[in-house]
Amino acid sequence: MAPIPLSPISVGHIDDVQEIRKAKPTSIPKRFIRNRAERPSLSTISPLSSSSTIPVVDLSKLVKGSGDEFHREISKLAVSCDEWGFFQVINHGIDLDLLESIEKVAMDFFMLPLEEKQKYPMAPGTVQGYGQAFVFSEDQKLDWCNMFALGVEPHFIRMPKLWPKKPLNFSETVEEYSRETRRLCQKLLSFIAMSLDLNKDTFEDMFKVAVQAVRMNYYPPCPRPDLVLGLSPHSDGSALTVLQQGKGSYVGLQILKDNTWVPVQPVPNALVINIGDTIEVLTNGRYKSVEHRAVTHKDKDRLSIVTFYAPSYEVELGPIPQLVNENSPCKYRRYSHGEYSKYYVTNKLQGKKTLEFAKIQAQNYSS
Ligand SMILES: O=C(O)CCC(=O)C(=O)O
Ligand SMILES: [Fe+2]
Repeated sequence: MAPIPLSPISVGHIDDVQEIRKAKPTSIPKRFIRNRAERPSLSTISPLSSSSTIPVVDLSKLVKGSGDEFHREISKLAVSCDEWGFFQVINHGIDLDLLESIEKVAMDFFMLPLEEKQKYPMAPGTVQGYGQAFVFSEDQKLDWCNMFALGVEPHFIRMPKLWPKKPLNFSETVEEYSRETRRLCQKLLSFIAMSLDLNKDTFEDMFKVAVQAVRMNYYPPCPRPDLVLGLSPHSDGSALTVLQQGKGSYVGLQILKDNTWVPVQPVPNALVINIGDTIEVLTNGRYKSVEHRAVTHKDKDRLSIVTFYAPSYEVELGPIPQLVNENSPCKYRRYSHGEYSKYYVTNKLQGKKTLEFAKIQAQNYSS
């Protein structure tokens, strides 16, 4: 077995959910069973589950659209960011074969024997490698999910060294996918800036060489989907997140809107985009990151491929001056993205709690 880095964190034994599933248990280990209030069956789920609930933005109309068409689409983008924090993007320009390939290499990876996957283990307190992230104690509830996460710096991917049997074309596919999602994020951020009446290069100029990471999430079927969560409620620490829902996967992503969990119905060939904590801070709360979670299914599995796009670690962040005024006083302090990132990965996923790190305490401003 590969050496596990020394860590002061004691998280106890973490069962691998795919292995639990293989054993076909009739009950599931206690560490996965949520407290009543957190169970998906007991929280409200919106009866509105058509794809029209999450706005759909047509990127080609923003890139090539003329006058009216462009303005209509940019207003739609503004409403999506303002009211939802989530939207699906169609005509995004990423080759559909590449979307298929990344799913294939991800799935091939998850289907490897456990010993192979564990050659690149996720050490407690880190979010790189294979396993369960964001686990910090022995009594913390576990997610019904296996993750494989890779840091994708601008020009290289930190790939597992001890990994001779990785799926064919894994590195090449992840690299190409990351280049494409980077381009997509850059375009989207320029339109998001325009939707706020900011210069289109505002975010890109500020981010320097953006950092990027990709996380593959695999949720095997669960005998008791009513008792567990696939992924705990959280907002993303990124600026923008691009989420690809695997073809043929059940509908498992839910976002919290007006205190109701709304399922995100996949739109064919679309990518789900969400606003991360960093954009919330930069826009002084105008475009908010939104809490989301994943639930599981009794018979079906689910794959998601998630790209996090964020500023370079040394970049100092804080609300953009044009978005701070008498009606919208400064709500967040200044800090570097590296500081936030470190705080994010060393705390458990708990709704939007991580963002408290950036908030100026209520008594210090009037809103
Ligand atoms: O699997 C999903 O749809 C949710 C994934 C997610 O929110 C994340 O990885 O941050
Ligand atoms: Fe997320």
